[in-house]
Amino acid sequence: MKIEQAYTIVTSPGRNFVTLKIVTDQGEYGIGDATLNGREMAVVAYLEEHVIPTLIGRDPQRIEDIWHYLYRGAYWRRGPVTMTAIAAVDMALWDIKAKLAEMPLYQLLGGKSRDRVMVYGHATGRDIDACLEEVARHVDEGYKAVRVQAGIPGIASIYGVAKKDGEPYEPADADLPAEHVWSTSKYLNHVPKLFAAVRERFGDDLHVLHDVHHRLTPIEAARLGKEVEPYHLFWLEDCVPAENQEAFGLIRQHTTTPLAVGEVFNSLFDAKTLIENQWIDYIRTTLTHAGGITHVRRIADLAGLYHVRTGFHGPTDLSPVCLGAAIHFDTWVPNFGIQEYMPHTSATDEVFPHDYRFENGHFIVGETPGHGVDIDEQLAKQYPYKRASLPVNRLEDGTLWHW
Ligand SMILES: O=C(O)C(=O)C[C@H](O)[C@H](O)CO
Ligand SMILES: [Mg+2]
Repeated sequence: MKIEQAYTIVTSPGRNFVTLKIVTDQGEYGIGDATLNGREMAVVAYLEEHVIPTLIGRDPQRIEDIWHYLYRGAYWRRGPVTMTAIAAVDMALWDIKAKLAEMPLYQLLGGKSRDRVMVYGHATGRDIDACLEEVARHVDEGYKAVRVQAGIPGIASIYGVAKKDGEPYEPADADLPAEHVWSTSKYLNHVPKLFAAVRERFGDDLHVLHDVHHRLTPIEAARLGKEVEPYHLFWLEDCVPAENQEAFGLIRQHTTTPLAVGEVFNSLFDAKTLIENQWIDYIRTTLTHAGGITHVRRIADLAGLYHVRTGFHGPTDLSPVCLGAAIHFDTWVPNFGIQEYMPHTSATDEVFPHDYRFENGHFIVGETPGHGVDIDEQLAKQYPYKRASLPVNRLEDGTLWHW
């Protein structure tokens, strides 16, 4: 069997998605998600110019060999563009292999470790009261875990909090980057009040999560972790930027609040020190941005040795192809923690027909051979690519900050 054809499909049913389709000489095909939010066309160029020509004629069943060919062969290792391109190939090849085996992907990985996959939803509001209403809506919809982000008095707009209550937030919401202004002191003073109000209204059973989105220094993160300890967060996410993995050692000394990190990581090496030192509790690196199933499986296996569980990134800027493959991975992986979930628009769901389903705060994996997600290429053509940029953040004195 040989790879006969491979091509990218860029579609924007509400937001941009990049999909790689690989077709064999025997008519079987697989698809992989290649969406790198805000840098979509860089991955398309990488795939079309440097990857696809090398795939033609190869045996699609040699997933491991093709992974190393693309990783080692590039010489220039790692990086989000390279690792997203490799991930798209890898995901498509696992899709093909599972279809050939006439098995849903989770079976090929080793079978079910669980019957269903717990997810967390996103509640945001302009203030604490509006936010609590959104948490209540999620609880009514069956969610067992909710990420909670509220507006902060004195900060005009914050990335991750919807512009209108009740609507999802969109990271890439402008042609060129929007600018926000950030105040760490206002934020630190407010967040404990938010979680006190959440526990007061919803009691102790609901799992609550919070994303700091890289905006603190280690000692500030340590303070926040300590101050929210009474509210028993499921996790505190990305409390500092993680290029300096040792920073987490400092935070860890000060707080028992569980720590999650890794949505911007693209390889095992970004997480190795964090995992081996047990400085984190959840690894968020997802299939699309870190070399696909083949590489993320290695990260999960290392994490499992150190009691670190998975909590894959899953915002709407990853396509249903990534979500579908992630649900198979989550169903199999022994050290599963939780899966992030932001529902896609109905237009996106129509472009990407899938067999996973949401039920009572969990995903139930499908039984279709492969990863269970397809693409309607005709429909995809109706939604052309539109440049969309992620925002930037500045401190009140104008210093460029993490957003
Ligand atoms: O889902 C999350 O936790 C995020 O932080 C979302 C990211 O900001 C988003 O994927 C950026 O494209
Ligand atoms: Mg995040």
